[in-house]
Amino acid sequence: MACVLLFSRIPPFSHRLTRTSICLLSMFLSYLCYCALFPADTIMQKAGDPTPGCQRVLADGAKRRIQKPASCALQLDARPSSVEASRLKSDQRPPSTLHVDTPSPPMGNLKFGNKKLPNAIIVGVKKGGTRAVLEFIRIHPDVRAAGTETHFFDRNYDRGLEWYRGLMPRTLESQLTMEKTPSYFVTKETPQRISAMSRDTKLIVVVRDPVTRAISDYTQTLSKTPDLPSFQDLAFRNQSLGIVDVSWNAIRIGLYALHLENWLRFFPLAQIHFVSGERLITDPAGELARVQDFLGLKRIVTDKHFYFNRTKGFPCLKKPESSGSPRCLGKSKGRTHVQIDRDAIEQLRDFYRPYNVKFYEMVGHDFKWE
Ligand SMILES: Nc1ncnc2c1ncn2[C@@H]1O[C@H](COP(=O)(O)OS(=O)(=O)O)[C@@H](OP(=O)(O)O)[C@H]1O
Repeated sequence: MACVLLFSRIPPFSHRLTRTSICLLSMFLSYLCYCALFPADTIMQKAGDPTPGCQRVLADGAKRRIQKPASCALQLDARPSSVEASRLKSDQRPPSTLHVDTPSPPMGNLKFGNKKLPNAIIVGVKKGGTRAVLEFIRIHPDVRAAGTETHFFDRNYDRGLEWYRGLMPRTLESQLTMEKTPSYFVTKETPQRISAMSRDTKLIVVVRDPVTRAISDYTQTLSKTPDLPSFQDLAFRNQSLGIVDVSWNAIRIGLYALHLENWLRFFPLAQIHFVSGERLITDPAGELARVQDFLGLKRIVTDKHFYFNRTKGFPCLKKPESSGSPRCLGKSKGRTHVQIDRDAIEQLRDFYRPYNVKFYEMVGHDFKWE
């Protein structure tokens, strides 16, 4: 059009070359106008991109989370949930949405989400069923967890919070970051240290009959140290007088009421959720429902996710259609316990009874360890 208009005003004596140059110039000017009116991303959308908002996420690139339309969430949040849920021993989880660290990086360098300090920590107790709770809750799409025990608040505190944060998986703003280190529950400094990180941290304690827990603990140590003294030798200062050795860690850990007192100096009871290690085995979905409620999560992990594996003798996660990997916890979870004579067990029950009663009163729940 611009060309035709220009041609009508060019005098007949003009040189043919001059006409060609003017025509090319006008075409170039038209192109510049077109580009100014329709920026590149609009052109890409019109060229068939079904999710224009998603395109903007890519272009902006920065660390902030961008409000996405539902269609975008469908595309970018598409997570291989069944596949990732199968990885019981790894936290190398695929990202669930687009979230990049640097503006417009090349595709190969895209990183998803940000590493955040945990919002919730499974702080104990050792041999209570902490691994089961973590592996079951992390199949929830709004939870990401560090795969290994960090021991930050007990053994690695000097390394600093940035070191700790570096151990966490990348998450979206909407996702919870979790870790589990069972020794935290009995480490004196831990409540104060977690509170210094964030007073809002939610705490989960998986508790189990302290006598069974002690035997489980001993069974584990014995598997690594075959020449260990007998359970009775370690558990009692004087068995005939019924004097229990509270300096032995396997006994000390079971004094839940005493440890809890230390936590309640820094956290309100409402911020601590207690999972029954026994019910976790008989009714994992029920316990997980309560964990999800406590964490403010939608109840997504339900009985549909579990089946009872008769060979293992424990609940396991159902195999997703897309994966053939094993869904039960490892061999060190659910071991056959060392046989302990009935008298020793009765003596330990008597010993723990007042502590258990005190614990039930403190938490407002009777765990029925008799
Ligand atoms: N689903 C399922 N599968 C296997 N094991 C299960 C499960 N649910 C709870 N448990 C119990 O978890 C106990 C181990 O507890 P932890 O994971 O806290 O142990 S550890 O402190 O991390 O070593 C482990 O203790 P032991 O039976 O003494 O081995 C189990 O009783």
